[in-house]
Amino acid sequence: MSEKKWTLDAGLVRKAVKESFYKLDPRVMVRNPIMFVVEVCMIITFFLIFLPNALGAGGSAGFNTAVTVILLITVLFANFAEALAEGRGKAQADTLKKTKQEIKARKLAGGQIKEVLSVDLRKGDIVVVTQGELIPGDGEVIDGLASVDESAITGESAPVIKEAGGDFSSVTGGTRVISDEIQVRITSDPGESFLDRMISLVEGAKRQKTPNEIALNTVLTSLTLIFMVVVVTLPFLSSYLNIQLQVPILIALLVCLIPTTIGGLLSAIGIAGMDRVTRFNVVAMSGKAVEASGDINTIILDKTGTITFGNRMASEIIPVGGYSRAEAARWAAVSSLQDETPEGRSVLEWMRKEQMVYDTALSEGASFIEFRAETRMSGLDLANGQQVRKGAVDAVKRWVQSQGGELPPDLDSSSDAIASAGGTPLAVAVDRTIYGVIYLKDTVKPGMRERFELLRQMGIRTVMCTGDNPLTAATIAREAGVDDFIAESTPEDKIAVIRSEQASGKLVAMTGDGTNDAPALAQADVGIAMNSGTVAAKEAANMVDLDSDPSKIIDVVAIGKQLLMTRGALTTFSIANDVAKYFAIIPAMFMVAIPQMELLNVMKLGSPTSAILSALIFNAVIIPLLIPLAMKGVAYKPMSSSRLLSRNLLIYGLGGVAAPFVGIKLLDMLVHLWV
Ligand SMILES: Nc1ncnc2c1ncn2[C@@H]1O[C@H](COP(=O)(O)OP(=O)(O)OP(=O)(O)O)[C@@H](O)[C@H]1O
Ligand SMILES: [K+]
Ligand SMILES: [Mg+2]
Repeated sequence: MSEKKWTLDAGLVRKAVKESFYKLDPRVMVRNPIMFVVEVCMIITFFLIFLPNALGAGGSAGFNTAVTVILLITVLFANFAEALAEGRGKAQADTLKKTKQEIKARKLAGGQIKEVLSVDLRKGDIVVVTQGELIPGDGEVIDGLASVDESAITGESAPVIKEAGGDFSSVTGGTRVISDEIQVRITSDPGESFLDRMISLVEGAKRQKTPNEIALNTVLTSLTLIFMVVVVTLPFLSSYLNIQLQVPILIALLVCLIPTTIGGLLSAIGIAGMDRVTRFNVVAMSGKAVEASGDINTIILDKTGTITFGNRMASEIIPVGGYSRAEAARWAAVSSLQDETPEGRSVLEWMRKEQMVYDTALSEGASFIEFRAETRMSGLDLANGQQVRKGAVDAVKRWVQSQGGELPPDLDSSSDAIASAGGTPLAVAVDRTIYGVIYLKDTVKPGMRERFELLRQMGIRTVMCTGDNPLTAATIAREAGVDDFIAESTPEDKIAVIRSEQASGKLVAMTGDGTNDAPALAQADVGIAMNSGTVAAKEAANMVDLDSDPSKIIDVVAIGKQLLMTRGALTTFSIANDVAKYFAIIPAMFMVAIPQMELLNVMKLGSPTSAILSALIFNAVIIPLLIPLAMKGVAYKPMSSSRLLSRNLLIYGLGGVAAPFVGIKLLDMLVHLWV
């Protein structure tokens, strides 16, 4: 899976610069308490330029001007970081908006076709879409089969087949039918379509702070309050010592002490995380989901279509109980006459390929027993009273026995042979008799083993959940290298697995595409639905993968981890940084009154004024210097969380302490030339 690259173009930067000034509006600033404090400080020092002694002894007009300008730049830098992160989402939204246009739709009502506009379509309406036409809204194919060009949404130019029934029935408004004709039942009201949601998401219009972000913000704001109290009480303490502290110097001290670096970059980090997911062609419904994916302990995957290619096709029919191959095949075909699933259709295709005969007339007057994940069977109840079924071997066995039927002695050996080759056996029965076994073939996707190995290194457990029998499941699990598997699972079982993992304090992710996956996708902390999947699956999930690549969950987990790590690393760096600035400012503050403080001037800075200004300048420029890191994320290597944590504390903690010593010293050498 490759990530779409982005480049910083001049237009984007220009817009972000403009935005940085708009964001100076205090009503906007107040949403970021740390930078708001800096802005208020700037306003105070600005007035002190003209009324230097308004708040007790003040600095010179020149010093006050310098502080005001540096504080303004500090706020602008923080605004720029946020605007830049937002700007990229907005550019993407503009591209998507071009896809969203008024489309003429042919609505089917009372057997008549009526031409309407796409905006007038409501949930439940049925439309007909023919070759060359755009699909007017999100929906589900209820009749027919067509190839659809989804490149407007997915960027992928290869057309995809959409068909009624099964897991490939959902279509997205704005995509184009390029062959055949389908009937689509519209599943969303105007303004609530997938595209609408995607646009508002990437625009960040409804961006909500995630719980982690809110928690961190609370900590940082409390820290800011504490430093404010300290700085405000400082003049009272120092007046006992007969030392006059100037207000602009106290302000400089405050701004250096509060965590402005992380305060300025925090929202950019969050936006960039969402954006990174989008560039992997995954639409995340919330930032919370992206964050949660960074803490995932267990991933639940289904077998068919996720670990294997999923085109389970009939490849042979093996008779049992002494019946002939033709007889077994005949009943296999009858059981599939109305089965619209890919598995069902593949049986009839196999019959045609093998030039076997079967009687389609049998379906007349018969009632259709649709495949359901709960029963794991499908078939027909014929007009003459005969009941024909095919399905998972254990399910069919139980069904036959419940009617008093006998099991053929060679059934198990035949189905086990298929299962141990990784195939899916489907038993075929009529009333009390089992006639044979259908061999559905499927193959493991290449590279799965390596991907699961990577997950193991991250400390993540993988569990394959399949409706298939234990032997098939074991074969595929071994071949793919998953940690554990659960066979013969119903949709309820999948939810149960997720709940039990969650009950032991684990965060669970799962991918799925079927309607039967929907409840589990909703229960999981991170549910990724395939864009090719059903509407139900997409609605239950909190992410949709536009490429329909279930193994992409691995990339999403890595992005989530990177987001959490980046935030942690920059918080560490920011706080460590402030410790170092303390050493530059405190000695400078007292040096004028107490010359002995010179001893504490460990950095040998030029003069008190140049020391304070250098610390302030460093405090400002560190924000843009760290923008690339905030946007790209810190480098991520698969290893356990505890090792990552100690490694990052070392790099960003020590780095954070050391950087200002070097930076402030260099700045001081420059600044001291003027002051
Ligand atoms: N059309 C069908 N008719 C009868 N039985 C079917 C049909 N399709 C699948 N089955 C049987 O039902 C079982 C469950 O199928 P389902 O597609 O629900 O699996 P699942 O739970 O999604 O798991 P996975 O996708 O990993 O195989 C299959 O293993 C197969 O034995
Ligand atoms: K600071
Ligand atoms: Mg499935």
